[in-house]
This record gives sequence, structure tokens and C-alpha cells, in this order.
Amino acid sequence: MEKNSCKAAICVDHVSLKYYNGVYGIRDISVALNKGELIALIGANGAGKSTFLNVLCGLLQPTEGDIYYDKKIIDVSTPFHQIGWSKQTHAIDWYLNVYDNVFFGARMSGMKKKEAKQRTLEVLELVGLLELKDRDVDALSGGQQQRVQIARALVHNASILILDEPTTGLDAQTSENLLNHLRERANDGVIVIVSSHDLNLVDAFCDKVLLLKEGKIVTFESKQQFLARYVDKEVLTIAYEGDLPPVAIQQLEEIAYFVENDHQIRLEIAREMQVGTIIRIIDPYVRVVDIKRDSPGLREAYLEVAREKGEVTQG
Ligand SMILES: Nc1ncnc2c1ncn2[C@@H]1O[C@H](COP(=O)(O)OP(=O)(O)OP(=O)(O)O)[C@@H](O)[C@H]1O
Repeated sequence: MEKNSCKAAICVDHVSLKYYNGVYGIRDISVALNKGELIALIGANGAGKSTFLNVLCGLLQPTEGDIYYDKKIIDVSTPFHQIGWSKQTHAIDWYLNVYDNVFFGARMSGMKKKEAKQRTLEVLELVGLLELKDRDVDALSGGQQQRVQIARALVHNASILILDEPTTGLDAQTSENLLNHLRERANDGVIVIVSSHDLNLVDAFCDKVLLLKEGKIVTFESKQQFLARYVDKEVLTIAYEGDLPPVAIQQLEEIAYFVENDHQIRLEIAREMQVGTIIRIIDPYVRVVDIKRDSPGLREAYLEVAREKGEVTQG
């Protein structure tokens, strides 16, 4: 992708990062990221997620290629308040307490004192650290230190948020609050990129999926396209009262794979199939009492890709 032909907010142009030992963290990556998108960055251990995020926020200089934000190159000189980032490994100021770590992050981005105070309290509440705001950071647990880092990334009005496994070590409620907040920021026009192994969680919030393998892009597309390409079946469960006669069972067998067990049938159906078609077959014979339709999500799609490529899968 040429710089001038890329109309997106962030243009990653044939970017590679080779570490000093000769290992490529990422190789020849080109993507265009638009404002308002929440992108889930996924892939097995060692796929290149952290490397990509570090390059994206200017912490590592690509060994080949360039990254443009609104047509300007992102590198170590990019004003840090444009980008809110939280690394997997901790980068917090150990000589400040929890509140000051976040507050001075806001002040350094140029935020006025009153707003910085208000935003600091808001993000500390969001990550569940309000009660610990006066505590020294070295007296926090690993998960709590990570929350300080996330709060620092969120406190200023960054136009790009880059978060490397932000939900690792967070409890379920805090993780969900955080993803909700990131969704809102994306809706307000921020570009949000989140790497995660918790595919069930990011599934509910992301617009796009960027899947890496061995430093290269396997796929970058909308979540809907990704799911449609890799998982085309849904599971329909119908509970009923009464008995299904052989004629109904035969008709069901012609439509979909199904199992029957204790007045409940489970069918694997195509995504586009109308549930009414199934109900009409059994309705003359039994009373339907419950219908449930389960769509496979990001995790199932990821496992399907991994299976296709004969890989060991992530958890
Ligand atoms: N500092 C480094 N020096 C040399 N090689 C590195 C360094 N950091 C990462 N690598 C290598 O680069 C590749 C990509 O690693 P990276 O940490 O980006 O993967 P990841 O997808 O973030 O993995 P994980 O899910 O385990 O965090 C791996 O082969 C890794 O061994």
C-alpha cells in the first residue's frame, strides 16, 4: 500500500520488525485502520501481536516499512498523548502513588488541572482502583499494577488506544467494564486495538479481527465476514412436550444433522436457515416449550482456522 493511496487514519505500509537476534517479530504487514473501529488482534503465542502493537505505537522502530497516522509517520517522536497505550509488561512510575501515576499522565498530555482530576477519578473508578488511589504502586498486586497502566492509557483524550492483553489478570466484571468503555471510545471516533487471548470477551465488542500467524497477517476483516467464512453453522435447541413420530424425524433428518434426547432436539443448521421451517415440521405433533439458537463466535472461528492450518490452538 502506498502512502498516498491510503485514505485510512492509520496506514501500515509493508512493515517488518527484525529483532537483534535475527528473529522477525512481524513481517511485511500492510493494513489500513479507520477511525471508530475496535479491532481485536488475535493469534497464538509468539504470533507477533506484542511486536505489532509496539511498532504501532512507536515504541519499536520498524526495520522495514512505515506507519502513517493521518499521513504523518508514527515513530518515537509522535506526541504520546495522541496514543494511549498499555503494554503487557509494566511501564508505570514507581515513585508515584496510584492517583499521581494517572493524574500526571493526564497533565503531561496538556489537560487542565480540573479536568485531569475529574478524568483521573473516572478512570480509576472504571478499572476498580478508586479505593486504592493513595497506595504506592509497588504495594499493589500484579493485576492492580496492570490496572494503573490501563488507567494511564485511558485518562487522556488519545485518538488511538493500543492495549496489549488488557484483560489478563482482571476479574470478569472489570474486564467487561473496560471493554464497554473501549467500545464507547471507538464509537466516539477513536481507533482502538486490543490484543487478547480471551476471544469470548472481545467477540462481544470488536468490529474487526486481525489474525496474525508467525508475524504475518492471516486475515483482517470484519467480525461478521470472519465468522461467516469460518463457521457457517448454528445450533438450534428445541424443547417440546409429546412424542415425535418417525415421519417428523425423517423430515428433520433431510434438513439438518440432529440429535434427540429426552424431549429436546439439537440441530446443526445453516446460518441463513429460518427457524420457522423446523418448527413447522414438528408443530403438528408436539407442543414446543423452548427454542434456543446458539451462534458460534470468534473463539469457534479461530479454532476452525487453527484446525484448517493444522496448528496447536490457543485456550
Ligand atoms: N525482544 C525480543 N528479542 C527477540 N525475539 C523476540 C523478542 N520479543 C519477541 N520476540 C520473538 O518475536 C516473535 C513474536 O513475539 P511477540 O511477543 O510479538 O508474540 P505475541 O503474539 O505477542 O505472543 P504472546 O501471545 O505469547 O504474548 C516470537 O517469535 C518471539 O519469540
